[in-house]
Amino acid sequence: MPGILRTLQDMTALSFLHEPGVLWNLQSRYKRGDIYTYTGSILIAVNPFRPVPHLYGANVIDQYRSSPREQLPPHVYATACAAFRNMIRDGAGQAILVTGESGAGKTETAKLIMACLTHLGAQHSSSRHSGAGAILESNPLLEAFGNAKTLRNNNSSRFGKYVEIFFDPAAGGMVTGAAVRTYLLERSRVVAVNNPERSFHIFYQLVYGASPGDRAAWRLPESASDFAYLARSSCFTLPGQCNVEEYHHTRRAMSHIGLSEQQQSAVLATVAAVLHLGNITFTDSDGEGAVVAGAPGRRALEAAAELLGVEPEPLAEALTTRQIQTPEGPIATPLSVQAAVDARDSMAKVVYARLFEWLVSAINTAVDEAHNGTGAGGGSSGGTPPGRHLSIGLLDIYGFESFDVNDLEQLCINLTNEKLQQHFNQHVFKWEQAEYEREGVDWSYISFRDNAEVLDLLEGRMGLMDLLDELCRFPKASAEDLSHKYRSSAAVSANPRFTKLNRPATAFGVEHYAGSVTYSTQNFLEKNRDYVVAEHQSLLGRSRRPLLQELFAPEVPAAQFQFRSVSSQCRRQLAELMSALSQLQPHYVRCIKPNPSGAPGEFNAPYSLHQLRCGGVMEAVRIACAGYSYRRPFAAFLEHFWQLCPEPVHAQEDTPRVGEVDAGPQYHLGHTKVFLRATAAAALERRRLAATNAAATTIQAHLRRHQEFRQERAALIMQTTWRSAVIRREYLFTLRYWRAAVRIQTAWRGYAARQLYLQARKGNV
Ligand SMILES: Nc1ncnc2c1ncn2[C@@H]1O[C@H](COP(=O)(O)OP(=O)(O)OP(=O)(O)O)[C@@H](O)[C@H]1O
Repeated sequence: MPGILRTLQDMTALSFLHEPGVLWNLQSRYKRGDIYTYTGSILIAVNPFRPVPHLYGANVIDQYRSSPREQLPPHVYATACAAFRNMIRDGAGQAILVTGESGAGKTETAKLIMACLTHLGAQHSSSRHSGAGAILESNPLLEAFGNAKTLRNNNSSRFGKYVEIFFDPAAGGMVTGAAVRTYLLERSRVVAVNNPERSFHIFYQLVYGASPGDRAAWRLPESASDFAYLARSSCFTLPGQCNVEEYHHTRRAMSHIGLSEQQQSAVLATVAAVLHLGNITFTDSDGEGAVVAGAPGRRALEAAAELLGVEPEPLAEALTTRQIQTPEGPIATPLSVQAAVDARDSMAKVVYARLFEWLVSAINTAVDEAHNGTGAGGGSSGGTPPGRHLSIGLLDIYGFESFDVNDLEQLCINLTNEKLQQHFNQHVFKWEQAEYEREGVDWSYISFRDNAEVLDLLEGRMGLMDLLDELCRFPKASAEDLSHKYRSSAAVSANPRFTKLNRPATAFGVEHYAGSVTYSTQNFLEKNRDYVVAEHQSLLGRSRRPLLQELFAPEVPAAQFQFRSVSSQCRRQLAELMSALSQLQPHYVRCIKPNPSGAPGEFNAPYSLHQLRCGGVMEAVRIACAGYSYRRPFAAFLEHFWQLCPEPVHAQEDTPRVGEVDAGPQYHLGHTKVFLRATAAAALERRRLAATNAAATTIQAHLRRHQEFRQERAALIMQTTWRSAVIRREYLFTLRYWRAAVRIQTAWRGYAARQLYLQARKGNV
C-alpha cells in the first residue's frame, strides 16, 4: 500500500512526522536511488556503496549554484551552495557539520563539499590553485597516516578533522586561504591492532612499497609479519588496493605539499623506526629489572636507534630505567619487563602522534604557500587571512561509538558527540521556534530534553574526566581504584546518567543521548597519561636527525610541569571547537550507513533507524512532534476530515486537491496538536481560497465545540488516518513489534469503520 504514497524531499513536509514516516520515506527514496533527503535544514545522506558519478561534477555544482534549493532534488552540493550563499548574503561565517557512524560516508561527503566550495570560490579567482585545492590534494597524505582498516570501514579515518576555507566576500567569494585542524588521532592503534583490522595504511605501504635502496637504509624486512606491531593482525592487504601503488600515491602527495626528497625520507625513516621499536623485546636480568632480550631484540634496538638518530645504549637505558630524584641527586632505577614494554609502546605512540601533527603543520604551510605564492611558509596555524575574510568550516568527525567493551577513546568520542548533539538540539530547537513564530502558532509550552546532565557527568567539575585526571597523578593507582572513585564520588554516583555495574569491578555505564554504553576503566589510566617520559623527551630531543629534534624540541619550562592528559586535551580541543562553531551559522549533514556489510542498494531498517536516533534526526523529529506533529496542507486536511464536520461543507468541489497548494495562513486547534497549514498558492483563485478557509473554520468550530474531538482524542484520530496507519504498521512489522502492529491495524480498521459511519451519517443529514 505505501507504494501509492508520494515520498518527500523534505521530511518536515511529511504529514506523518514520526519515526515510521521518516524511515519509510528514506527507505523508499534510497531504493529509487535518491540518496539525499532533507529534514528541514538538515541533509540526510544515505551511503550508496556504489559509484554514482552522474550525481557529481562541475556541471551539477553549477546547476545547484544558480537554482533555489526547492527547485532541484536534495543534494550535498545544495548544502554547500547554501552555506556559500548565506556567507555572501549575511556576511557571516558558516559551518557544515558532517557526522555519522564509521563507514557512513562522512569523509567522501566532506570531500564532495570541499570540491564544491573550491569550485564556487574559484569562479571568482584568476587562479584555480587555491589553498582549499591544496588541502584536497593533501587528502591522500592524511589518509595514509591517519586512516586504517577497521571492522566497519576499510578506509576508516582514525582522527577528527576540521577544515576551514576562507573567502573574500568583497571579491564575490574568492577563496583566500584554508587551514586544517585534526583531533584525537587514535594513537593506540600503532601498538595494538586485532584481526581483521589493520594499523595505519602507511606502515604497509612502507614495508611493501619502498625502493630497494630505501629498504636497505630503513632495514625493512620482506613481510609486514616480521614487525611485531603489525603481526598482531594477519591482514596486510586490502581488497582492490595495492600497497605499492598507494605508497607512490602517498609520496606524490608529500611532493604536492612541498616536502623535499630529504624531508620525505626523514618522515618515512621515522615511520620505520616506530616499527623497529615494536620489535625490541625484554627479559628479566636475574631479578635486576628488564634488559633487551637476545640477538633479535638487539638488532631491533640498533635499527630503531639508527633511524631515530640516537645511540643504542642510551635508547635501551631510556626504555628500561627511570630516573628518580633523591637528595643525593638523580638515580636510575630499573623497570620491570612489563614496565619496559609499556615504556617502549609509549615512545612508539608519541613519536607517531608527533609525526602526524608535524605533517598536518606541513600541510597548512603548503596551503598558505599555495595561496600566497610566497614560498615563505605560513607556520602551523594555517595562517588565517585578515579580518574581513569569512570562513566556511567543515567538520568531519567520528560518530557515536558503542562496542562490547568501550575504552577511553570511546569516552572522548562520545563526549564529542554529546557536545555536537547539544549544539544541534539548540539549533534545531531555534529553527523550529522560528517556523512557529513565522506561522503565528503558540510555542510557549514546548520543551526539549537537553543533555546537560550527561555532559555534567562526563566533563563537569568532579565528573568522570576530572576524577580520571586526578587519579592519573598517582603512578600506582589501578583500574579498580578508578572504578571505586567513580562509585564513591557523590557528584558521579548521584548523576542519573551514571550506572553502577557490579561485574566486572572495572565496568560502569553511561546513559548517552544515543543509548547506554558500558565502559571499562581497565586501560583508562594508562591511556590517559599523555606526557612524554622525561628520559624519552631528552634523548630524542638530542637526536642527530633534524626532524626528530623538531618533534621533540624542549618544551617551555612552564609546560613541563603542567599535567597533560588525553581527556584534558580532548576537553580543551572541544571547547575551542565549540567556541569556533558558536560564531558560525550551522548546516548539518547526517550520513547514514544503510546496512552493516556495505552492500549497495540494501536498506536495513532497524540498523538505519538506530543511526537516525544516534544522529539526532529523531530528536529533531521529536522536537517537531513536541509541538504540532501532524502537518498537512489545508486542502489535504479537508479531504480527510470533512466527515467530522456536522454540517455539509458547502464548497466541496471548490476544495483544492492535494499538491495544488503549498503555502499560506495556517490554523491550529488550541492544544489538539493538529497543525493545519491552510494553504494558498499564489496561483489559486481567491474564491477557492475563501471556500477552503470557510470549510476550515467550520471544522475548527466543530472540533472546539464537541468534547469528543478535543485535544488528545482529536489528535489520536487524526494520527491514525489511513495513510499514517499503513506506514506505521509496515514499520512495526519491519521491527518485529508484531503485537503493536496488530493493534495499529485494528485501530486503522476502527478508523475505516468510523469513516463509513460518518459517511452514512452525512447521507442522512
Ligand atoms: N557519495 C558516495 N558515493 C559513492 N560511495 C560512497 C559515497 N559515500 C561513501 N561511499 C562509500 O562508502 C565508503 C565509506 O565512506 P567513508 O570512508 O567516507 O566513511 P566515513 O563515515 O568517513 O567512515 P570513518 O568514520 O570510518 O572514517 C567509501 O569508501 C565509499 O566506498
